[in-house]
Amino acid sequence: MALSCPLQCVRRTTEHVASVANHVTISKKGIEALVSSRLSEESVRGLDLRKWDETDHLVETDQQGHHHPDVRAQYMLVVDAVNFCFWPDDELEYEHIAGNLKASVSENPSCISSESLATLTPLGLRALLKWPRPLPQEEERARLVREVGIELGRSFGGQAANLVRAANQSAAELVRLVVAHFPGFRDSCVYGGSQVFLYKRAQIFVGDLYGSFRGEGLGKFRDIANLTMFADYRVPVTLLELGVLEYGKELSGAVAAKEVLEPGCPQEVEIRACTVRAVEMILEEMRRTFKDASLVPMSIELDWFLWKEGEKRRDVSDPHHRVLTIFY
Ligand SMILES: Nc1nc2c(c(CN[C@H]3C=C[C@H](O)[C@@H]3O)cn2[C@@H]2O[C@H](COP(=O)(O)O)[C@@H](O)[C@H]2O)c(=O)[nH]1
Repeated sequence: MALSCPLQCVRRTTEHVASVANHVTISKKGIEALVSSRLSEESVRGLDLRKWDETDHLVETDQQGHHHPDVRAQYMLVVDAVNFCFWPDDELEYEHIAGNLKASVSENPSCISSESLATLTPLGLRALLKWPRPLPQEEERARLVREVGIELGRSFGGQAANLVRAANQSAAELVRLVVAHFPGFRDSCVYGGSQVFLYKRAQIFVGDLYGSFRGEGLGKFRDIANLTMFADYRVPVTLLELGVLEYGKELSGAVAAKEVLEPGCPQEVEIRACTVRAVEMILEEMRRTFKDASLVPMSIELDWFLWKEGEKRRDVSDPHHRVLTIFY
């Protein structure tokens, strides 16, 4: 893949940050221990790592009857347009965004037409997500949804499904199209004078299409395995608990104290880049040690597992790092 490939850009730039990071380290010993215990070949055999959790999502088994695939693609793009920074509201979680929007779409699919999205107000977004009080960054979230509606109308006949079809079943191409057309998805920063790419919401949009369409139709991508994990704020906590990531003393203190870090600060970039790199190193260790190569998951499948582990423990785990961001 040429460096013009957005996924190659994510892998190479995060690997570079991990190699020079000084607030965060990746423990090779921790990875070896993990891949001979919780994620050993035997353990993985018993896990259903390929399973995408569709509970809160608008998928065809939806009791309210089948939704048109185009509506489901539109729904997923709206979910991932606002899939970031829930922590300022103690009760707001991802499942509220996905589940409540699903309810709104089941009541009235036209609520996510590009015309509706293009003129969505903060109060309109609150109603769409059925949230009883102002959402964190509510004005900005509504702006990001309007950006999607306007650009879908301008370039894709109002349909996210047309954006997906324009990628011709390439995950990398769809990520490239999403970041080209929607500035809100351009999740990159500058570290030590060089640009670092994470593209978390663009990648998770593709991963969610793949999961919700079970790899068929609008979820069919020949290069889905090239997606990286999604650099959020939940998986780093799981990797810390598993002994894979280690934070320096100063960063540990700041995170434990729930200090809000500046977007783009070295600590934030190192946490996110080392999280991406650590997942790739876990997969490399699996490929190195597993006899049955078919048991080695894709980056996004390992991501789903680690994220769900983190969600299960979110009320007992140490605090995650806090950044007031629009990217994750
Ligand atoms: N790395 C990764 N981060 C993910 C997801 C998801 C949802 N996907 C699941 C849905 C169906 C499938 O089963 C997928 O597993 C949300 N997030 C991020 O977590 C963060 C915390 O959120 P909370 O704890 O609620 O506050 C927030 O940045 C949010 O953007 C994922 O899969 N991977």
